[in-house]
Amino acid sequence: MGFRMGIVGLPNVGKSTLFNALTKTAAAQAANFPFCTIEPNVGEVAVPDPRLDTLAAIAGSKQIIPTRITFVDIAGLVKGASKGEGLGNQFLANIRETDAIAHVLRCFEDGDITHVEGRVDPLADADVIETELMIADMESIERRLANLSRKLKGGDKDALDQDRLLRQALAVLNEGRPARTIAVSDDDRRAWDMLQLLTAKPVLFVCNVAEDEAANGNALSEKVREMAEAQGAGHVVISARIEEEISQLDAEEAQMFLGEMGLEEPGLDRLIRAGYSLLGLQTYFTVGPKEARAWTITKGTLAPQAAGVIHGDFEKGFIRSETIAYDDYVAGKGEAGAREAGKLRVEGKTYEVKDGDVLHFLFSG
Ligand SMILES: Nc1ncnc2c1ncn2[C@@H]1O[C@H](COP(=O)(O)OP(=O)(O)OP(=O)(O)O)[C@@H](O)[C@H]1O
Ligand SMILES: [Mg+2]
Repeated sequence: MGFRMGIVGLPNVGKSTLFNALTKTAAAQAANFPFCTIEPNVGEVAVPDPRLDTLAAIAGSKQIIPTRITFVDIAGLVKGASKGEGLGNQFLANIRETDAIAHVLRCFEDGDITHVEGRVDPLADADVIETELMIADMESIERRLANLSRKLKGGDKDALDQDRLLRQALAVLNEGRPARTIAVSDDDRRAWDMLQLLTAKPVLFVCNVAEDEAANGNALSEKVREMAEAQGAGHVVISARIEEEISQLDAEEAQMFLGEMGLEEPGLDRLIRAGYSLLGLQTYFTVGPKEARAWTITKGTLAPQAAGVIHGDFEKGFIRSETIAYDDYVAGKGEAGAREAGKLRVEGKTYEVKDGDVLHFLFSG
């Protein structure tokens, strides 16, 4: 499947700098001028998970393969983007194709770096972007409602559902609130996700602070935290500049540098994990002498569909799954010990996979 997180924000706030740090490349051009990025940059990023290293050490696995999520560095949006201002609304299409949004807010003061609005005010910036996304949603809803009217006359059930959800979203947007503030029922979830509204996507606010504020943030990032918490959105503080520097060091140097900065781990690790949980994702493991590997599933995934992430045939021919919880695997010092302790469970087609499960699938094929 592959989960995609879009990096969104005003021009020149540090999106490409962050992207380069995340992907440990210089693939995206990052420079001090607005609209530096035009074509989106796409890169896969390993999800840091210390449990995977522990499992590999126990099993003596030759290779460690983390699971990955995709980040997309998108062109800066400006006021009027939904009407084609700035680089126009083709970038809204880039955002539509993502599963969640990392919204980068400039929280650093630096007279040398141009701010498109000529002042540093992350809450006002967040408003500019959010407003553009809301206008874009309203326009696409109006268009879709008009197209639906013909199908409605035929009494098409899907069309009726869509019409109802679109009207509900429009009402909320008209009140100035993003569509993600609507509580969607489990029954409506699929149809709702299919609407692909920009403001329905979960948001993680990323406060980009100055290098010496990376550990503790600043007054501006504090304000963003309050705003994010009030609307149930995610929130992380990082310094994209520092992260870019760290990403170019080897492991030992990076550890020393982090220590000097008063950081326990790279801000990117926090950001990636926050994105992962924002997307409602969790991890299961397959462990053997050849490799220890992490796999991504959404919460609530049943064993056959989890197997299908590895290979379609695993899902089709699924028979059962030998299952050991992560803690039991570690306590038993491996599969044999866990089995002896009676911690290896045989689970069938209706088993809901838990975060951290170590699985071995049996299938006919
Ligand atoms: N935390 C920071 N402190 C100081 N300068 C920073 C910080 N983060 C990024 N910058 C600088 O800001 C400038 C713009 O960065 P970048 O190109 O990453 O922005 P962008 O959001 O991708 O812009 P665009 O929308 O134009 O593509 C660069 O010169 C970069 O080094
Ligand atoms: Mg850029």
